[in-house]
Amino acid sequence: MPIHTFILNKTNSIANQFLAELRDVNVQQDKYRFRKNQERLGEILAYEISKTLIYETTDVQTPLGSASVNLATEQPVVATILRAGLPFHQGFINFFDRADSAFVTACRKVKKSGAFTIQVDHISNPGLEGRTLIMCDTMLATGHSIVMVCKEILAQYNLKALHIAAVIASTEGIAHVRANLPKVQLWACAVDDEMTSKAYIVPGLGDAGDLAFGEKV
Ligand SMILES: O=P(O)(O)OC[C@H]1O[C@H](OP(=O)(O)OP(=O)(O)O)[C@H](O)[C@@H]1O
Ligand SMILES: O=c1cc[nH]c(=O)[nH]1
Repeated sequence: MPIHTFILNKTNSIANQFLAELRDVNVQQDKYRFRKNQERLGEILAYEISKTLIYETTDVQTPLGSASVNLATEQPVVATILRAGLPFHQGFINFFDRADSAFVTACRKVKKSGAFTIQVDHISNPGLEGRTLIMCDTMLATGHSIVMVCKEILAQYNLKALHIAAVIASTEGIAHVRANLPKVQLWACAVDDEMTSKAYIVPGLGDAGDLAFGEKV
């Protein structure tokens, strides 16, 4: 398929409500709803991405006869970066329910000046050679975390296809991904234009990891 950037909220749908609740400073205090809304958006993007897979026709026996159905020939591997991406990842594997998963531990190392570097500590993954990988993470802010992780993976494996999915992406983050990973397929629920000096997306939703799992010390 041609390289593209899919933005979910360009089309009005019930997903707008899930996004609005994630952003709403009052509603997002409900941790369960905050995680659940990310999960629901993960399910919706999984559905959209599933349209890009390869399908073949097979017969399914019903109690009354034989039905011809088109089924995907593969399940992608679904990866995320701990910890904020976990609820979004759950949505993907709810729909890709036979998929393998990969997990990455990475964090921002903030200097006194406020500048930060990304430290990728560990990538725990199944074999990825020749497979389709969906890297999903709630926030694509500068894009540095996801680009660094994808480059490490691409140095080791020839993937069939690489998808990056985010709940909220910044315009700058998308540009960084495009500049460094030209063949990637990008999927976001919404795109925001601004970032703070500490690289938080504006208006964004705040700190996704803290809202889902509690304030990090
Ligand atoms: O695009 P970038 O500028 O690299 O930032 C994106 C990263 O920030 C968020 O994690 P966060 O740093 O909040 O950590 P946490 O998941 O441990 O809370 C998010 O889940 C990404 O991993
Ligand atoms: O806006 C942002 C950027 C990075 N991490 C977050 O949790 N939020």
